Amino acid sequence: MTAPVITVTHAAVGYDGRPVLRDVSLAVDAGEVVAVLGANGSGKSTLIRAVLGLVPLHSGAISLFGTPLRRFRQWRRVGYVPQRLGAGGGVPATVGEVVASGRLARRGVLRPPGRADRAAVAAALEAVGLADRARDPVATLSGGQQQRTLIARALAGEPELLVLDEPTAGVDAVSQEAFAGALRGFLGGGGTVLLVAHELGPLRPLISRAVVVHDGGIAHDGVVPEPAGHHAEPDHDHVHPHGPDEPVGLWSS
Ligand SMILES: Nc1ncnc2c1ncn2[C@@H]1O[C@H](COP(=O)(O)OP(=O)(O)OP(=O)(O)O)[C@@H](O)[C@H]1O
Repeated sequence: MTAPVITVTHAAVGYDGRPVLRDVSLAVDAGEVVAVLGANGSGKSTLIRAVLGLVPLHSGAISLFGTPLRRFRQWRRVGYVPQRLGAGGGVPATVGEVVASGRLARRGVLRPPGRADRAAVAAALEAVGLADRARDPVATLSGGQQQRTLIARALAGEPELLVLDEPTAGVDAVSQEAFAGALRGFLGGGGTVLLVAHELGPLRPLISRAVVVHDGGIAHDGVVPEPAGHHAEPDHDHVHPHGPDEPVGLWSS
């Protein structure tokens, strides 16, 4: 049997000796799209940063593709889109250049881009609907388009696992739809996704499983909770259903 893409076993993670996650276990199989949900500050970003080895574990273990994180070297298999960092950032790079930088782990800095690199960059731009913006400076794009640029950069590396931290937060509806389309294409190619989200929006039909982080642990691991009542209104900020069976406070922020 193939090992899960991600295995987290009794992980405890925190900062400066202060625990954020106390005992988290989670396995994500190939082809799954797992949404990490929870209140603000519950540790959603901390969980995905731990999965990427960006925050050390206090205890427990994490493996990627069956290899313990401390021995894992195949980072080309993983694409990461961090929480909004403003791809513009004053850097006068074009959209095409930023997306092409997603190939660096694959081709190495010293080798010039080849046909496969150019094709992957073009496909990634196409996937997020920015093919016609490749020559434009990133700083001239809207926030949603900048976010799509970062997603295209991750896709250009042709990863098997995409890890995304709030990819659609504050992103306009057109960009959310474009992102959902890109994700659909990625999944069609056999990809696996772990993403943090507040608002599932157009991503909802793509999510196969939801994991709710609460009080240092995982309070729910299973079906994606439905937004209820007025919370389902499009102008409502957060998804936090209060069904009778739902533990109170999971969604509030
Ligand atoms: N680099 C850091 N150093 C110290 N504390 C941190 C650091 N990053 C996050 N924290 C703290 O860890 C806790 C969990 O933060 P985290 O960003 O993982 O939560 P989150 O669920 O992703 O929140 P949000 O929904 O607001 O993005 C918070 O109390 C936060 O202040």
